[in-house]
Amino acid sequence: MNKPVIVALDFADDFECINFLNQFPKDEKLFLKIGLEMFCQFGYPFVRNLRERGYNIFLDLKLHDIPNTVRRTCEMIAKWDVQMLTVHASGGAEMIEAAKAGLDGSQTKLLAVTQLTSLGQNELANELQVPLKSQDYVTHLAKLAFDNGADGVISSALEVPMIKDVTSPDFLCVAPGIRPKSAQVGDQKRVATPAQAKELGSDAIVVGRPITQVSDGHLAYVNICKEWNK
Ligand SMILES: O=C(O)c1cc(=O)[nH]c(=O)n1[C@@H]1O[C@H](COP(=O)(O)O)[C@@H](O)[C@H]1O
Repeated sequence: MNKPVIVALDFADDFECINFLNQFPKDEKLFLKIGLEMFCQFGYPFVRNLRERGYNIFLDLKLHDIPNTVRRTCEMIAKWDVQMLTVHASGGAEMIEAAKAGLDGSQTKLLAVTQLTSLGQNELANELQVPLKSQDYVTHLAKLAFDNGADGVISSALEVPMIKDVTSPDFLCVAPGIRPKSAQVGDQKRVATPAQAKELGSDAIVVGRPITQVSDGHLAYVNICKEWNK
């Protein structure tokens, strides 16, 4: 996998989404993330439509359920020819293994979400009552995902070197919570710029609002790619 800038398509309707995509040249090979907001509205036909237009698809469903349910869901998604799928690492060893088994025979990479980038140390300790330092919690979940067959994890770029240390240099580290210097942080807590994410060894970055909620989304994308590919 070369190192993509993945665009998070968190739009309220498909018209807005297609208008956004039409800003890009036809031959631009975008990697698009379809998350819960759009999947709940438009389901698999939307995924299939974008796949048929030649886009790479990261299906971000963040599955988190008992192993049997996750395996059966993944068996279905395995037929969809998407490039990436997420589960929550906190679903546990057996659930991660079941997800991987469900995807068997497909090209879909299984990524496990560690600690959401919208949660900082304070939320971890006080709301979730996890008695660990955030970076230790993230590396613990990353190791759990690695040991149980995931192809990689989702974490903040800030944790990538520690994750690669406890897993393998080839274990994929995909980083959301990316904010160019001028962008608003919003609800994200553990953020990095595209340049920092690159320097820290991320294999891909996920960017939503700094590209989708600005007047010239294509220009924002091009600038982020420049910073990322420098
Ligand atoms: O799994 C994800 O993609 C994800 C995990 C995480 O820890 N944090 C996170 O922000 N994301 C997703 O990455 C995208 C970030 O969007 P922006 O904050 O708008 O750039 C959203 O679609 C989130 O659902």
